[in-house]
Amino acid sequence: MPTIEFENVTKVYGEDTVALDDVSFTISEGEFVILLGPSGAGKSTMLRVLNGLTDPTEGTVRIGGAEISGNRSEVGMVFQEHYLIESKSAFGNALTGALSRNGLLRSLLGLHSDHDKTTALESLQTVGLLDEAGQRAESMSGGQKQRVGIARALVQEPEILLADEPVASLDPKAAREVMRYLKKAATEQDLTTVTSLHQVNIAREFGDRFLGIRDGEVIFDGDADDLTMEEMDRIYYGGEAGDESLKNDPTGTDSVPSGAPGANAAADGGDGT
Ligand SMILES: Nc1ncnc2c1ncn2[C@@H]1O[C@H](COP(=O)(O)OP(=O)(O)OP(=O)(O)O)[C@@H](O)[C@H]1O
Repeated sequence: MPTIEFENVTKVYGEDTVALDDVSFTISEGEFVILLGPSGAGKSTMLRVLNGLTDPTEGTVRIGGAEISGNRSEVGMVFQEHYLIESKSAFGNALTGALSRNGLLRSLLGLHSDHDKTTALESLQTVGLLDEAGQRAESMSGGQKQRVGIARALVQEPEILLADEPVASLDPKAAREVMRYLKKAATEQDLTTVTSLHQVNIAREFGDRFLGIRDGEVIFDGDADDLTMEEMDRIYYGGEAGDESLKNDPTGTDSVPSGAPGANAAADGGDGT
């Protein structure tokens, strides 16, 4: 479980879309970090840079002290759209995580080692789906599919786990369940984990540390206690919502500015289950 370092990382798309603007931070081994911020803040770009899916325009990203370049097999990724093969079983989908170890041809031919198969079953067990190993993805709920997505990332035997809005399309109860399994997997396997999340009140329950991103800059770095209403206001509204956000807070108790993604979840079904 290596450290992650961003040193003066800037990412510019095209001529002038600055998605990350001179970003520097270090994530310690085994930390569970949640990226918060409004749409377009740069969260996905941060994850893509970390995964080697896109190169920074300037600056350096290091994993375990080594500068990264290209796609990284030690980085497992969970996507919002789980990208499962619907006609395959949970087990078959989990096994595709071994692709980076085995190469495309062996995977296409279904030539999996006993180690791969055992790892796939263990990963399904980690996400509570061992009994559903033979069930086709197409007959699974959205939450179950996302848990298969986590299992697939674990089969890759990563040291770092990334997730881009892994529960964005789920109801609050299913979202919490998926987050519980993501955290369980990270804890059991000592993975350094970075996930973006829109549902702020769910994020607060699971994150060790939060990075607040706005306009490509990290403007907040702290734990759940530091994540006050004022800080949320600053992250999501640039501090301009002021007392209005407090006045309109639908929960009355939850430190989530009204209008922030997921702010209503606590009021309409975020029952803490
Ligand atoms: N491939 C791309 N080409 C051009 N511009 C892009 C590309 N990907 C992202 N951007 C732009 O970079 C900025 C940051 O986008 P990014 O997707 O990283 O934000 P985000 O915080 O993940 O947003 P969301 O929560 O909506 O996914 C935005 O202005 C976006 O339009």
